[in-house]
Amino acid sequence: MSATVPAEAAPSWRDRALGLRDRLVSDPRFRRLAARFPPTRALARRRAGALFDLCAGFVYSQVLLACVRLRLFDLLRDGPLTAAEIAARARLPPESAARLLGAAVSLGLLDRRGGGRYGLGPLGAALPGNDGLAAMIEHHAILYADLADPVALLRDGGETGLSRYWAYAREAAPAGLAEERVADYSALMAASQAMIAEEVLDAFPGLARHCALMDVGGGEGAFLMAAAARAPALRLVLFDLPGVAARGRAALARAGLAARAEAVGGDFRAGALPHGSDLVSLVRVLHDHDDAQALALLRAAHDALPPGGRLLLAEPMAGTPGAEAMGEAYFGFYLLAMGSGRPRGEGELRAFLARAGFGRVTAPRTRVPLLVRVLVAERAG
Ligand SMILES: C[S@@+](CC[C@H](N)C(=O)[O-])C[C@H]1O[C@@H](n2cnc3c(N)ncnc32)[C@H](O)[C@@H]1O
Repeated sequence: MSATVPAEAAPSWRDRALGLRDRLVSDPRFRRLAARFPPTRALARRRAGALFDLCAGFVYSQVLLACVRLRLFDLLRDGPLTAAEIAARARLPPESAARLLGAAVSLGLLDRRGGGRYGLGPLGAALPGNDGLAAMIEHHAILYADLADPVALLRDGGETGLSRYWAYAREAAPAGLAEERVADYSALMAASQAMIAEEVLDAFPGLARHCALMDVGGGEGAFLMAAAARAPALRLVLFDLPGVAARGRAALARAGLAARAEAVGGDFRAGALPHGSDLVSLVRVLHDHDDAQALALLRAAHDALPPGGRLLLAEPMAGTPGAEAMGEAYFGFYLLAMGSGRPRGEGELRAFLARAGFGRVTAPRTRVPLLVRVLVAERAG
C-alpha cells in the first residue's frame, strides 16, 4: 500500500515574514542592536519582560499563595498596617515579612501607604472575603505538583493529584463514587460558583419565561440557587452523580428551596437525562469530557428538552480574545493533568451543538469572558 504524501503548501507572505522575524530575533547580534536602537528598544524591552514573566510565573503564583495562606488580604481589609504589625499577626520573622510585602507590592497585590504602612493593592483588593477565589488559589498546589515534569505528563499521563481529586475524570463507573470522594471538589465548586452564576445569569436572556431548569453536573446546587433568586416560579432540577446530588439536595433544603427543587443522582455517561425541564444548563461541565463523551452529553441534553426548549452552555472557552492563554495554556494543561477533557473554542462548540441536533445558537456576552462565556442553543421542533 503506498501512502500519499500531501503536497507541501507554498509559504504565504505571513509565513515568510514570520520566518524572517524568527531568524532575526534568534540572532544575538540583532537582539543587541534592537535593544540599542531607539525605535525598536521599547519593543525589545517589552518582549524581554514578557519572556521573563513566563519564566517567573510560578514564583509569582507562590507569592500569591503565601499571601492567601497568611490571610494578608483579610488582615488588611479594615485598613493599612505597618510591616511590624503584619509580621506579628502573620507570625513571620520581620525580614521575611519585608520580603513578602515587597514582592506583593511589585505584583500589584498590595500597595505601600503613608507612614510605612501597607494596604491592599489593585489586584489584592478583589480578594478579601472572596473565599471561592482563595480556595481556587490554594487548590492550585495540586496542579503545580502534577506539572513538575510537564514532558512526562504529556508523554505518559498516568496517575496525578488532579485525577484523584476529580474522582470522576478517570472512573469507569463514577455513579459508584462514595460521598467522601466527591466532597472536596464539590465544596470547591460551590465556593467558586457565586462569581460564575452572576456572570452567566446576567448574560442569559429570558430565564423567567422557562418553567423548569435542570442543571446537569449541578454540584451542590449553587447555580440553581442563584437562578431561583431571579425567577421565583422556576422549578429546579439538579442532576449529578449520586454522592454529589445528595449534597446538593441537602444544600437546596438548607436554602429553603426543597419545595421547588429536586435532586436526581445518576451518571450522564451511562444513559438518558431526566425529561420534563424546558431549560437545561451545563455550567463548567462540558470541557471536563473528551469529545465522544461531550457530544453524547449534548445529545442527551437535546433529547431531554421539549421542542423550543433551550440549552445554556457556560464555561471558559479556548480562543477568547485577550485571554488566549487562559484557554489553550491554562485549561489545556489543567485538564491534561486531570486526565480528561479539553478546552474548546466557540466555533468548535457550535459545531458540536449542531451535530447534537440543536438549531439556532446565540452567544450572549458575559462581562468577564476570561471567567466564563455562554452559548444558548434551541431545540428545533
Ligand atoms: C467541574 S464540576 C462543575 C460543577 C458546577 N456545575 C459548577 O460550575 O460549580 C463538574 C460536575 O459534573 C459532575 N459530573 C461529572 N461526571 C458526571 C457524570 N458522569 N454524571 C453526572 N455528573 C457528572 C461532577 O460531579 C461535578 O459536580
